[in-house]
Amino acid sequence: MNTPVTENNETQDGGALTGLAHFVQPGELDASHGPVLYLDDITVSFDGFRALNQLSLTIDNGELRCIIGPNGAGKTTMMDVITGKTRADSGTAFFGQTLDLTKMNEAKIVQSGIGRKFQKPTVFEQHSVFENLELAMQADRSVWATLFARLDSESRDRIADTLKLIRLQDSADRPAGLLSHGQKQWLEIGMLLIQRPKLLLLDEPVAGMTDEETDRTAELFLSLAGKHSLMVVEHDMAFVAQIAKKVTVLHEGSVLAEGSLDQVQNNKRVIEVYLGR
Ligand SMILES: Nc1ncnc2c1ncn2[C@@H]1O[C@H](COP(=O)(O)OP(=O)(O)OP(=O)(O)O)[C@@H](O)[C@H]1O
Repeated sequence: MNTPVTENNETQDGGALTGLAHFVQPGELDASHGPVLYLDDITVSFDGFRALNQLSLTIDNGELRCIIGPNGAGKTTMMDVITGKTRADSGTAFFGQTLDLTKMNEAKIVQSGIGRKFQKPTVFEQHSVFENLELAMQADRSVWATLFARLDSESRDRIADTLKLIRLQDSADRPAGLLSHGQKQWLEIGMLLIQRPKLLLLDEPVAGMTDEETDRTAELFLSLAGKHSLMVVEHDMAFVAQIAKKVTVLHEGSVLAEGSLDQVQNNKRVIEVYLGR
């Protein structure tokens, strides 16, 4: 009898794989058990100043985690370490059980399934929304080759599904430069999603959005959780309240508090260094 295998290569009864086992290939993510992201004792210094100071943090598979903290707490530096932009002086960083992020370059980290969205949207303004998604899907090909290659039906379906998810199906043929700020942010998120990342890092995704756009973004993130793991850095506490399950507060390069939004909002140290100001 073949044991049913889930998307994560787990047997449905949680037991060891038998029958048609899928073995994790070198360079492939294995988040079948344990956290999807594991940071332990990470320190990063800039000219003697510790931007990250023995930071330890884990994200579970499919989790939506909010990261908050005052300016200079180390949020961006942490994402730079995860994506290979900055090297840690010491500490451990694993993506799944097998991928040592400290030994991978930025391109390899993207390929392995970590997508990052910076604060400012960076879409191709002259190209249509559809073409932007097409370019993102085939990021390893040249722009020329991508736009003149014929898309297979599976790729077209993937673009259509993504357009629906980011609610831009009616704007597929519009130049991206004509979209509102919020729509550009969604398009960029779509450009990440189409590459099927396992972990998404999102830096202040609702900055500059209208209230309605912010609400829609909250809905989008809640719908992505479970299928993807999300790390959302955000100062907008109303938005955090809409999406938060577990919140991590960073301060001076370390985790100051972690728990439900309610727990961290009532934490004396958190009020002192961040929320009360
Ligand atoms: N390349 C660098 N060289 C020197 N210092 C740096 C560098 N990058 C970051 N820092 C310092 O490290 C500290 C942490 O910065 P980081 O940008 O990670 O904080 P942050 O939590 O993202 O802040 P914000 O909320 O303002 O974006 C800050 O004091 C910052 O000045």
